[in-house]
Amino acid sequence: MTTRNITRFWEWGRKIICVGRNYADHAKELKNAVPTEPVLFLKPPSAYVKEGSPILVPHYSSNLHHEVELGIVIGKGGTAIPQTSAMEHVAGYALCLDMTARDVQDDCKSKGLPWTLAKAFNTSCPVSDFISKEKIPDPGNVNLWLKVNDKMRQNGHTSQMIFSIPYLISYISEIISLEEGDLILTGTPKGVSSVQEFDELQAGIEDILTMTFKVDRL
Ligand SMILES: CC(=O)CC(=O)C(=O)O
Ligand SMILES: [Mg+2]
Repeated sequence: MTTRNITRFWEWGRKIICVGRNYADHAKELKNAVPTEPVLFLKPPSAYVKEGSPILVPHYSSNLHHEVELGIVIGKGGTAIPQTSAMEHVAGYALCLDMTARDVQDDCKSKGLPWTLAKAFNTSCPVSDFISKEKIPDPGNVNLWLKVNDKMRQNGHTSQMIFSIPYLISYISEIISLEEGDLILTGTPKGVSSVQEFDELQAGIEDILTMTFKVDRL
């Protein structure tokens, strides 16, 4: 029997649950209302991409945006998890990008259609290596940044999140049961911008880890 290792959670085929508009400054830069309840959407496991492989611009988009986000790796599943015990369900973290075809998303929004084409395409979820829980004692208090071709674009702090990590785990698990190996993307701070073929994206979290991805087109 093969045993799965949570430090390679992206190989497990589990779901990726994304929270949108969880930073007021980002909601405002896209002229969205600041939410009173979390905004949720999903990416399939085929969205994962690791360093060494490129982020691919979908052929139907001409405005691909980066969104740097803290990812929560679920270590113990559950349904309707109380906020008080939510952190017991966390195995660790990952630095993630929620790659977004902004032109397609704007079109979907104007037509009242779901965001699947804009958010769930192959390589739409670049992820770092697994970060153990011990390395981030307070996930609500870490700096995240992202550079495009060495130019700083996003430099935010998880203390700016509207909904806390325990609240998000509790809220999500009431609607969608969480399973070991699931990943929650917790939303992006301001500074999202367009990337082009051949661009290099570098992102980091505190002095814990950095990751680099190239952008390519099929
Ligand atoms: C407007 C968005 O794309 C929402 C989102 O993903 C976010 O992180 O905020
Ligand atoms: Mg996002």
